[in-house]
Amino acid sequence: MIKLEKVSKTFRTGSGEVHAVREVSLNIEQGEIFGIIGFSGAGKSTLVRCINLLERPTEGTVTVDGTELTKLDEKRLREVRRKIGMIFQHFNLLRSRTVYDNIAFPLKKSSLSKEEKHKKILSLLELVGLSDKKDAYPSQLSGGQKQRVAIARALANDPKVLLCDEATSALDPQTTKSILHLLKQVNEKLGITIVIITHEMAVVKDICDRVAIMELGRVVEEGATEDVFVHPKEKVTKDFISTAGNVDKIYELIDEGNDLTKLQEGEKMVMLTYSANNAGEPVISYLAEAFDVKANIIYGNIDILKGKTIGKLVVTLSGKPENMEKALAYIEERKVELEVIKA
Ligand SMILES: Nc1ncnc2c1ncn2[C@@H]1O[C@H](COP(=O)(O)OP(=O)(O)OP(=O)(O)O)[C@@H](O)[C@H]1O
Repeated sequence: MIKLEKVSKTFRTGSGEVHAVREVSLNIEQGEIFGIIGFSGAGKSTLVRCINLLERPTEGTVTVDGTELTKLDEKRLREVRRKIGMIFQHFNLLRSRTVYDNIAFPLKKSSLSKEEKHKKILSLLELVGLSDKKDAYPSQLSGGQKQRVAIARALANDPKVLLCDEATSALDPQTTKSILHLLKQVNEKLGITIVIITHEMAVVKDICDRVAIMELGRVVEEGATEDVFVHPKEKVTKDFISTAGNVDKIYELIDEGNDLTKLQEGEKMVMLTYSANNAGEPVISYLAEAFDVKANIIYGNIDILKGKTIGKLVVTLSGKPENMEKALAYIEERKVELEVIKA
């Protein structure tokens, strides 16, 4: 649905060139929710604005739904852009217009009759749960409600793609959840392909099918959310994952010589990562039963990733050396990721 080939964007500023996006190639499939995550300044906003050519790439091609946008003149581009909705961190609503009129705004050039437009606006209001706010002004709405209006407005022209530029960054966690839930509904009910850019791992974990991680203008890692989460390759990806849980703190505690991390002779401290297909298996209790190896849980974290559980546990294992070996082999056999972090 969206194909970026070697897209680069360089800004020329008074103090020199800024390479905001460097040779990014991505294929985003029809109907998926694709996340682009990175720290501030990584180039996410610039990249997402290259998808609808709000920023024209310096190099590379952008193809959306079979049309190469980078080839089009401005007039044709404006037409095609109507099929690409966009929402922003600060909502960008027209302050002097009511909710109804904000949603009506992009329909100005539509070929629908007055009656059809009216029906369309009412159904969009219903979809985003704001039927009772149609005559309110943006200043009378909460942040979450404003973003709902922005979503309804972005959907007015029946787009095939919805681009979300830090759409939940100005919202509290509870409201973020409700907006993500609405985006998921939009994706499932209307079959719209969604691209979400964010610096929040929680957003990716909740709804993205696939994710790309950006650093210094480049995509450094990409894959199914679950794979990237369970087997991160790049440091920046690991940093993001550790912002989403507290398990990686164990390395700091070991460095500090914290009492929690002191081991007796023969003990091992291990980090276990359970992925969706084996999460919840009673691996730990089986160790005691089958191998007489005791597992003392130091701490852990369970994540829900698109409805599937991913668990991380830091445990110390104690038992006879030969039994320990068998226990470790058993853990690996169960496809639980195992890392001995101190022995
Ligand atoms: N119009 C512009 N002119 C000059 N430099 C720009 C422009 N827009 C972005 N940049 C620069 O490009 C780089 C990438 O910015 P971008 O906003 O795309 O990153 P980001 O990952 O979205 O970060 P944030 O989350 O902070 O917005 C930054 O160094 C930024 O200063």
